[in-house]
Amino acid sequence: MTASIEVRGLSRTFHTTVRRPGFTGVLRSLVNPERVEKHAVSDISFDVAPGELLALLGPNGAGKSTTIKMLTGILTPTSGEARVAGVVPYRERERNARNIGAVFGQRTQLWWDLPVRESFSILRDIYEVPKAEHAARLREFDELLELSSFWDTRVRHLSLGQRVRCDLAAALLHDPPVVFLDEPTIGMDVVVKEQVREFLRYQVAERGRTVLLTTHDMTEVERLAERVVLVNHGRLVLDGTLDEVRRGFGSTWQVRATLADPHTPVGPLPGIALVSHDGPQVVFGPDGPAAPTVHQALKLVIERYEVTGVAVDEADLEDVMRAAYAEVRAKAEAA
Ligand SMILES: Nc1ncnc2c1ncn2[C@@H]1O[C@H](COP(=O)(O)OP(=O)(O)OP(=O)(O)O)[C@@H](O)[C@H]1O
Repeated sequence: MTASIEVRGLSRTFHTTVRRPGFTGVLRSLVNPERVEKHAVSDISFDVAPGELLALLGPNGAGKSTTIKMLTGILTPTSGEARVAGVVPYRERERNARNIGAVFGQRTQLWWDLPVRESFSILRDIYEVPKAEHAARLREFDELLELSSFWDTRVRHLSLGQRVRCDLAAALLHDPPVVFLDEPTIGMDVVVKEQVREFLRYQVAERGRTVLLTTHDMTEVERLAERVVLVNHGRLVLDGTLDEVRRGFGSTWQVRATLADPHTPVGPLPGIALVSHDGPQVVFGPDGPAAPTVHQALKLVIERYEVTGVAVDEADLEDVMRAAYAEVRAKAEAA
C-alpha cells in the first residue's frame, strides 16, 4: 500500500536578522545586519497511510505548522522530500491543491466580505465541481455541521465556531483525498468541538480521507487518532500508537480486582506487577517497558483469576504528554 503522505528527511531553515536594542543598535543592524538561522524542521521522516488520521503533536514552536506548510506547498523545504497523494507539493502547487483540503484554525480561507454560500460557489468554479455533486456534498456537510442557518451570512459576521465549520466544508467541497488540519477546533466550545470531531471521524471512516491533524487538545487526540508523531525543536522524537506513547513515557495504570475467593494465591503476570494484595482486593500495575496496555492487562487478569469485580485507572493523555514534553525538553537541554 502506497502511503498518502510520505515525508523523507524534510528540513526547513529560516534566516532572520536580529534587531539590536537602542537607536545605535537599529543603525548598526541596518548597516551590518546580524543573521541567524532557525532550524524549524530538521530531518523529519514519517508516512501516513490512506484513510489514516495522524496527529502531529509537539509543544509551541516545535515545527508542526512549518511541516504542514511544506506539505500544502506553501513553503519549500531546505532539504529532504515529501509526496502527498503522489505529488511533490512545493513543485506542483496547483496539482497538489486539487488533492488536498486544508484548514488553519486561526485563519480563514473564505472571502471575508461575501456570504459563505458565495464563497462555496466560487470554490465550485475554481475546482470545476459539477453542480449536482456540489449540491449533494453541501447537503451532506449541512447535515453533519448544521451550516444552513448561517451560510447566507457574510464571513466577517460569523462566530469562530461557525466560521471554522464553514472552512471545513469549503476545504472538502472538491472531495480531496488528503486533508491537513492545523488546530481546527482551537477556541471552540465543547459542543461544537464534538460536532467537528464527529464530522472528521465520518470523513475518515466513511469517505476514506487521509487526515494530518495538529492540536494541543489531548481529548481530541484520544477521540480521533490512533497514531501520533511527536516533534520537538524541529526533530521527530516519537512515531507510534497512543498506547506506545503511553508506554514510552512511563504512563501508569492500575487494574483493581476483587477475587471471588480471598484465599486464591496471587502473583505477578507477564509484564504486570502485583502492587498490593489485601484479602480479596488485589491491585496490579505495569512492570517495566514491556508492560502490556491497560486493556491487555485487564484481559490477562480476568483470564487468570476468578473475580467478582474489576476496575481500571489510567493516567490521562494530558499527563502523559506533559511528561513526554518534559522528557524531550530535558534531553534537548542535556545535548
Ligand atoms: N517565517 C518564519 N521565519 C522565521 N522563523 C520562523 C518562521 N516560521 C516559523 N518560524 C520559527 O520556526 C519554529 C517552528 O515554528 P512552527 O510555527 O512550525 O511551530 P508550531 O509547532 O506550529 O508551534 P505552535 O504550536 O505554537 O503553533 C519556531 O521557532 C518559529 O518561531
